[in-house]
Amino acid sequence: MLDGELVDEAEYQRSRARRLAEAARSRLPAQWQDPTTAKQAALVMTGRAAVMPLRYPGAVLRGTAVVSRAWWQWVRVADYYAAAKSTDTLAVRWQDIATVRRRRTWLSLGGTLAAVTGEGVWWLCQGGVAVWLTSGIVTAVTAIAGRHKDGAGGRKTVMGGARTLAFTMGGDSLVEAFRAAGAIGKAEGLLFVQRPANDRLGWTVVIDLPPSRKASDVITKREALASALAVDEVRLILERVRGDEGHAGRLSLWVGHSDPYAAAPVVSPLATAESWDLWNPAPFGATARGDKVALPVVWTAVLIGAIPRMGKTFVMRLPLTAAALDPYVRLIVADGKGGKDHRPFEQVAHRFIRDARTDSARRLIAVLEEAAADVEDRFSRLADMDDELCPESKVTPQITRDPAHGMPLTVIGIDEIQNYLENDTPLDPDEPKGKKVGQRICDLLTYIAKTGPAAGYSLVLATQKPDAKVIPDKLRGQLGTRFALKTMTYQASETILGAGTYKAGMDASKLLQSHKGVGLLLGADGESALSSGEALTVRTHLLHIAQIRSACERGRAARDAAGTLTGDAIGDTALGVLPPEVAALIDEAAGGEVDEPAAEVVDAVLVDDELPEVLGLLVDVIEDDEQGLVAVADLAARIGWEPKRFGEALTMAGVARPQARRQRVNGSANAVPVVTFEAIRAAVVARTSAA
Ligand SMILES: Nc1ncnc2c1ncn2[C@@H]1O[C@H](COP(=O)(O)OP(=O)(O)OP(=O)(O)O)[C@@H](O)[C@H]1O
Repeated sequence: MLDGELVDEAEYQRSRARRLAEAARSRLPAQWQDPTTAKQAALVMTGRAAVMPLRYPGAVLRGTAVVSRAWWQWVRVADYYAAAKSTDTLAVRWQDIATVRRRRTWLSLGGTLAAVTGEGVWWLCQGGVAVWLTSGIVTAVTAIAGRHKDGAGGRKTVMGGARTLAFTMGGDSLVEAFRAAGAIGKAEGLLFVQRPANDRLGWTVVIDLPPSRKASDVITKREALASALAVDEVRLILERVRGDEGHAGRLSLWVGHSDPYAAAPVVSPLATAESWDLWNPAPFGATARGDKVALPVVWTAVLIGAIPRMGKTFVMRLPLTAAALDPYVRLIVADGKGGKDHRPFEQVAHRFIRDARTDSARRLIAVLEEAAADVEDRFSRLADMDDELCPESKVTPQITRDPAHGMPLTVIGIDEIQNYLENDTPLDPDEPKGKKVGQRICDLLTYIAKTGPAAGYSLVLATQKPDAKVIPDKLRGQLGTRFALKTMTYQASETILGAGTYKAGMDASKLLQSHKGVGLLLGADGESALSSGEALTVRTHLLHIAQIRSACERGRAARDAAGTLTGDAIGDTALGVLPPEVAALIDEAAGGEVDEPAAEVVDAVLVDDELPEVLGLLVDVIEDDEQGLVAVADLAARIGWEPKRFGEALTMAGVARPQARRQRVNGSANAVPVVTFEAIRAAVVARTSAA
């Protein structure tokens, strides 16, 4: 996609001239680049020129003292003398030192005599002009030697008022700021790789630090440097310059003219996008410098954390909307907040859970078990595929987009995940001390986050409580992409972004409360193009619920056309059961003992004293000779039930569903949810024989 603007020849020439002028201006010292600061600099220079006659004699006196001291040290060979003394070799070197001293004394006398003679001859030939000229040159040299140097102790500020950026970006002030921030030593300087350049948004400068100083160390001193440059740290961006153009000591420094995150938010392009291919990272936001940032969703799992009301829900809906716009993506959404924020996704979601009440949390368990079973099933099917179609035991765009394979990219988005994970209702009501609902959800998510990405499963989790008690390390460690909006403390920022991030200069607690939707984005797993060493500060796009709703409508229409609308979105709420071997794998991934009774749990669902109502009714309406597939909706109609309720009841009754849950039957135009007569009979037999 190309971003461009059509301009006529005259406008093109004008913009070219503007660019040339900008380039020429960027070569000037920083304070001369900006008209306001140039005026200020000119005023300062005029002021200095005006007081020069008054300050000149003082400078000459100081200069005379400086020059005399330097001359005396030279004649006395002071450096050589001091070196010999410090190494206790003065006695040995004394003869040499005395010789040099004598020679320099004679040289000085000879030089002075020659100068005085020369001056006398010139005076005789030219008269007073020679004296004036000589004294002018001599006093000018001594005045320069005696001038106050920038950074010398006791020097007063010359800005007269608030420091302007153009002045602080000037070479000397920049060096002073780096020294004051402790980023370089008192005697060290900086090297400009790119002189300070000013554009619409701010100042940019690229510098080389003194040898052996590391750019990454300077980045950790961002706050001190911001203070030294007299700007709020949100306006200061420090980045290493990597690759062929950069090295470990090269630093790019950007200072915004104003708080870059306070500007009006940018509306997400997803608001108007017809569709989106989720294999491409989802449009996410922009950096302070206006560079676009996209969020990779495939091959990774995303954790979003912040204090309340900072924009977590808005942020997590960005990748979910991108997923909704891709007809080949299966979406599973659970809204732990329980409001309307995620309702638009109901139109497209394969599974949708509206709140975090215990019955909903139990359904989430069933949904995640279904997903875990699907992950395992996908791996075994991927292993059987030919090398050309599946070269790496991972899903490919081709595999995920072909409904025949039944392996669409699947995004599981859970908002306010702590409301599920903190549910301490016993999983099994008969075992009050046994595993809790929240723990089971955590185990399942850990398993999916760990093994799911290669099978096309991605997680997007948001929470206002990212601490280790709520999201244990075993789960957090699997979430490779982290986005931290404002947090209260640096510790909270570190829990989201990962250990060591605060020390490396990444701290979401430094974001302002007014910075809604602004956060630090870090790729911790190396799977995406996001850096794991330096977080990007991103101002995320804004996407309102009405725009999400219409995006979901487009997504639903596209799914309808592609025949990929499944699950809850079409009333097929029946969930698959978890094979015992997958249950064991989940326990293994969760780090707990492998629960032996996994198989029994499944059995416990099947074995009941009496035939479930749905099976009892079905027995009466199914003919003996009926075989093979039947549409779930057809069977529901036969017994006069709601398809959604009917689907759930089938699952509860232990009716196994075919691998391809949606198929065309009886010449239907689209694939519809199906079940087999054999599976229903098997469930009836299991129930009656158990009873
Ligand atoms: N990218 C953005 N730019 C500007 N404002 C935003 C952005 N994202 C969110 N906001 C604003 O922030 C407010 C809070 O957003 P949101 O409801 O997503 O917060 P939250 O962190 O999920 O809150 P809670 O913890 O209460 O659920 C919203 O009113 C919204 O207008």
